[in-house]
Amino acid sequence: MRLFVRVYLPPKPFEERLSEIFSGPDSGGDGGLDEMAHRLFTKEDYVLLDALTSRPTAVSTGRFLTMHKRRRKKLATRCLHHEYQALLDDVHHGLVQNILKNCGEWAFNAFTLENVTGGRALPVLCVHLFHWYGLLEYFKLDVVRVWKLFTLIEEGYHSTNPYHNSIHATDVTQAMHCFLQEEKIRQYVTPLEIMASLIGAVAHDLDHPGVNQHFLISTSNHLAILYQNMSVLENHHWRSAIGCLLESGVAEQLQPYRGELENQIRDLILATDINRQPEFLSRFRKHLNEGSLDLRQAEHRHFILQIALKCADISNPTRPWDISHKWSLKVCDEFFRQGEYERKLNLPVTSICDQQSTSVAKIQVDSTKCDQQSTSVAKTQVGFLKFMVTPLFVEWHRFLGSPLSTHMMAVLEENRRRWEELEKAEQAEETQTELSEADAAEREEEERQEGAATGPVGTGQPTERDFMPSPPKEIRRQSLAVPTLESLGVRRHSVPVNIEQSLPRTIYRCLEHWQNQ
Ligand SMILES: Nc1ncnc2c1ncn2[C@@H]1O[C@@H]2COP(=O)(O)O[C@H]2[C@H]1O
Ligand SMILES: [Zn+2]
Repeated sequence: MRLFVRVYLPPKPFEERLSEIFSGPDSGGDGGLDEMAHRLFTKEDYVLLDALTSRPTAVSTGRFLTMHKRRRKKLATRCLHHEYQALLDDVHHGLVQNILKNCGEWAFNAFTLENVTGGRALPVLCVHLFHWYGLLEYFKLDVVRVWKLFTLIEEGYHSTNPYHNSIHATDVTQAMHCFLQEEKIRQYVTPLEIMASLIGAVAHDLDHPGVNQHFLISTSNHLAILYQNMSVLENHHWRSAIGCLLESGVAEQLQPYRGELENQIRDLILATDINRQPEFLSRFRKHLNEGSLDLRQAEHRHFILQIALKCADISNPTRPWDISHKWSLKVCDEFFRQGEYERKLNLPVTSICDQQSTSVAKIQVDSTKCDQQSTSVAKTQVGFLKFMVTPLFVEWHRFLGSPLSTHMMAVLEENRRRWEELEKAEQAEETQTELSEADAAEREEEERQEGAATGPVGTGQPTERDFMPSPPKEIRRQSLAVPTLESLGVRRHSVPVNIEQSLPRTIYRCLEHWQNQ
């Protein structure tokens, strides 16, 4: 069933509303209503529609289903909105042109492009690439519609997400562009595959709510119901992408290619479900071991483009340190926000999202298992780089064997070394803090005993201080056996909080796959 939530549906029982919808002037009376409704909707549709309409939804949610209020970006170029051509000319001033000239470089910085374009990096880069690849001429596309397509996609990203926003989409698209330029790929890809790769890359996280699939499932979100808990977000992303293609009018211009294009976009975006990485990785390894990849075959090109998009999606640790470091902070910021939502909802806090967790030991860099308790940015990075990025990029390098892949591997190694150093420094600092705290506690105890032996001060009665909670020990290690509220079985931050107002309606899950590897 295709579902567009465009209308305001009042919070009446679903069956009643359905009757109203079908008993309009053209419904042909109410005799066949039930029959008609049952022909139109399956049992699952009923469940979904009921979930969707069981609460008052004050406003139309437009083409996106997360119903998350997005703060509109303050765009320097918004005033030119009516004149697309003027907008294109206007933002392409010297600085932008210079950056675009280097958009095939691995050191490309999406944040810089975002700044110099006044927040329009996504459409600016994509329209530029469509020109650059000759896609506008080849498919006889109207540039105004293409601009509209990328503006719709840009607006579909939540600017309030620290990580899953339109800058991430721009970054991944630029990485995909670099991969499309690799000799092994460039000589075989068709214009349709290039177009699908660029649209797939730029829309791969469209309408991402800033929380993971696990959260969506835990909160019985309507998207989880709709997609039966499987690749919930990715299914939503590709369908939203198709919506933008239709709404912009680009789909209409691509009529003869539409089926093929949409299939490719779907498969590319679905491949970015990081839970499916083991499946893709073993297929990729098998091909490489057997030397069976032949990019003259469409099916093999398709597979390699899926792998390319997967690599592009998690390529931030292979970027120069300044850029890479920034992405790491942003992604962890988003994880930690989810942790806060979970805490407020009284849900178990996903370990990687728990900024306040009292982790037991640091990540074992050499072990095969990620530490479930790791929560600091440095720790998640060491784990992520080691267990997710490296295995995929090792194979990607094996396939490409190019100066770019060699460079990416070197940068990845260097970034990993830096995170490991940071992690060690963090560990040393924590140990130092704990020792100081232990010293202070010891001194306090000595003073108390001295006071009890020598002076009249103590009355034997409890004082106000005795009831004051001890200051939070945010990053205390259990390895020093200091009891915490959690180790005593008292869960912190478990006050029931009504966070309906502050929570995005749709949500999801953090990287359990790689934690559990
Ligand atoms: N630097 C990073 N550190 C930890 N997790 C990351 C990092 N970069 C990407 N990820 C995760 O990898 C996921 C890849 O798919 P998504 O972009 O949907 O969401 C991404 C994040 O959850
Ligand atoms: Zn992504």
